[in-house]
Amino acid sequence: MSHKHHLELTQVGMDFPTAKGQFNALQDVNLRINKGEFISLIGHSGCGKSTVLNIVAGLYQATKGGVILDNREVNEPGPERAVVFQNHSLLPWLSAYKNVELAVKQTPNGRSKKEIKEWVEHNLELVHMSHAADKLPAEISGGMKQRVGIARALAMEPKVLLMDEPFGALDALTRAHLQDSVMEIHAQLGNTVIMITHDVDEAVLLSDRIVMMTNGPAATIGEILPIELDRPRNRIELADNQEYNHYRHEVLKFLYEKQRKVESVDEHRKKQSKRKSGATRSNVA
Ligand SMILES: Nc1ncnc2c1ncn2[C@@H]1O[C@H](COP(=O)(O)OP(=O)(O)OP(=O)(O)O)[C@@H](O)[C@H]1O
Repeated sequence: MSHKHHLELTQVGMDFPTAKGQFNALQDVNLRINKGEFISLIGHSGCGKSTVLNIVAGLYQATKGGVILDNREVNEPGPERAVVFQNHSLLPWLSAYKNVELAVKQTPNGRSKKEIKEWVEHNLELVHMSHAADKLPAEISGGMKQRVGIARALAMEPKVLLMDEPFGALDALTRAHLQDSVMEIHAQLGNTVIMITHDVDEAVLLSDRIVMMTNGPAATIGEILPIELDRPRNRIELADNQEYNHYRHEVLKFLYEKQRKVESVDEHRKKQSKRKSGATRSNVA
């Protein structure tokens, strides 16, 4: 038994059954994450980021290898791994307060009624949502709903917070505010976080390490970039910071130079097959 790593993905592989046979989405994904680390997963669309996250969440079972959290194998969802999706999944008939309260009540915690109330209020405060605690999801903005979703996940006191493009659907300003809140909360609570993002700046600003994935099929980890910028991080100050821009450049290089080649081969194939089917169609016509 080793206590060295908090969260370990070992030789994770994933095959999906499809109409055309097995589709090998992931192959040999190896990652060791320390407690309190903030990890971003970045890669082109369809490379397998959500699949990795779903396997860690226990929503998918890897077809090869596996995940170990604090020396226990992950093979089903559990309250120690909370997930925040892009499209906030609040229950529409419950207020912001009640949505968070429900999650707290579903998590074994031995709190009294009074303690539950205080805990729910505390978590709404963390995401600056106390003022709208009694509002229904339909009465608040997308960014506010996302805040409640994060409060709900945090209130479960997960060891690991899993976020699948949590700010993807938000406008730039709301997104910046929420990123700042998440950084503050992470500094305060020290949870382990795995976040999927398509946004290079977001990845550099928030992460301790950026895990860059190769294109699928058989996607895997291409490179891991440690981000050694001091915390707290300030987006305005970092805009002129050389180190920050270097990291940004490294990620862009990976995505648009190193991984582009594979894409253009794919694109080439697609074009070829389109041309062929086009020719067939015109022949038929
Ligand atoms: N249930 C499934 N059945 C068959 N194929 C699947 C299934 N889920 C995902 N895939 C395939 O596995 C690959 C990885 O999908 P995944 O959703 O993990 O990618 P992603 O990197 O999260 O994409 P995006 O950035 O667009 O959200 C894709 O080719 C996808 O079509």
